[in-house]
Amino acid sequence: VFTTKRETGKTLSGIGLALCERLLAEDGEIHLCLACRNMQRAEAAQAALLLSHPGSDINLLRVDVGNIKSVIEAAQEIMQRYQRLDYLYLNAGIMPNPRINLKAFINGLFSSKVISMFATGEGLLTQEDWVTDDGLQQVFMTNVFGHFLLIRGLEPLLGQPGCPSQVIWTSSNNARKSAFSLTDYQHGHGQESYSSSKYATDLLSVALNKHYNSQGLFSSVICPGLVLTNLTYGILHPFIWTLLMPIMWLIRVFTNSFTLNTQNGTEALVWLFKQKPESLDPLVKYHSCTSGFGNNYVVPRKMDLDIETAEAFYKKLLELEQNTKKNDGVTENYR
Ligand SMILES: NC(=O)C1=CN([C@@H]2O[C@H](COP(=O)(O)OP(=O)(O)OC[C@H]3O[C@@H](n4cnc5c(N)ncnc54)[C@H](OP(=O)(O)O)[C@@H]3O)[C@@H](O)[C@H]2O)C=CC1
Ligand SMILES: CC(C)=CCC[C@@H](C)[C@H]1CC[C@H]2C3=C(CC[C@]12C)[C@@]1(C)CCC(=O)[C@@H](C)[C@@H]1CC3
Repeated sequence: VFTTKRETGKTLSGIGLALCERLLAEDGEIHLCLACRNMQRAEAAQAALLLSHPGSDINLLRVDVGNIKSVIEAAQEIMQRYQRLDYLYLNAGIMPNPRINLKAFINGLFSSKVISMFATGEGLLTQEDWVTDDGLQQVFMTNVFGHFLLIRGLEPLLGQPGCPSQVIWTSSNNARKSAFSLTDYQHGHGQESYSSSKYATDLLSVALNKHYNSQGLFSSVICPGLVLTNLTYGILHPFIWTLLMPIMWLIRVFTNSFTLNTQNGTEALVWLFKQKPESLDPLVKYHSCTSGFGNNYVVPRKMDLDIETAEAFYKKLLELEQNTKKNDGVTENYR
């Protein structure tokens, strides 16, 4: 979703749709642009938003962040439509074919790390990944590189004299240093592509701040907490989640990261909308939290990363971007 005086660039349901609802409630004057891969779903989201906020300015744009050509074309289209972007919410994300490691879950239940296990899902999930037509790992392309190419394509609209822009990534508690490796940054050789991609997001945000703050572009990462959406319905059937609800309300007393619904999950995204970007700490992730009584708040937590790794990763992305340009964005294997 993007906004000029507020807009963001991705989802149509889940956290993305709830975010749009809340942004429109915060500021009826914003110009929203929903950048989505499925126009039917996008139109449905637009209609729902117009129903609750009649007369608001909500535009649609087709983009598949899993496809290089589509991202480049979308960036060109945005350049034609807008003079500047105040907010770029990078929310699209996938976790394909997740599997729960039952043994790790049961062991975790009886360990001292049980609370952190529920908060982060660390070590509990594996995913399948595949290679796209562009020759890149799908999860990396969708969760990280597609967004990076979009930012690069939109550079002239992001951060103009006296008017800073915010790039806001939906990262995760599940981002894990040990799942990420600079030598396999696309995670072609492991089974934790989601964890790896979210760690990559955190690194990239840090590097973007280093390179772009001086020209008025500020990047932040948030974690929405555990939210029941299509993404988590891929892990367990919605009916099972409903059965687990009383247990999850109980767990919420011990870990504030079980936000559970999309309204709660967007707390940090909306909070960032209201902050002066210059006042934000680039090394912090902003977490949406919900207390046992159902109150929402935002907690900043330092990220487990170092600036040297962020810089090295950024260089690798620039090289990859160069390769995609050389090869006209398609069919070559760039890894
Ligand atoms: N739910 C959770 O517990 C958590 C979620 N997150 C993150 O929050 C973000 C939103 O996820 P959530 O709302 O939960 O899940 P959803 O599956 O509901 O939303 C994901 C959105 O991303 C869009 N998307 C996926 N692939 C592409 C693509 N190639 N091009 C364009 N759009 C795409 C989907 O579009 P379409 O509608 O067409 O499928 C969908 O709207 C993700 O980045 C996720 O990793 C982080 C932590 C926890
Ligand atoms: C809640 C109970 C009793 C059982 C569910 C067990 C797991 C399926 C569940 C526990 C912690 C969850 C979790 C996520 C997925 C589902 C769990 C592993 C995420 C990894 C989903 C995506 C994210 O980005 C993370 C923030 C979530 C962290 C917690």
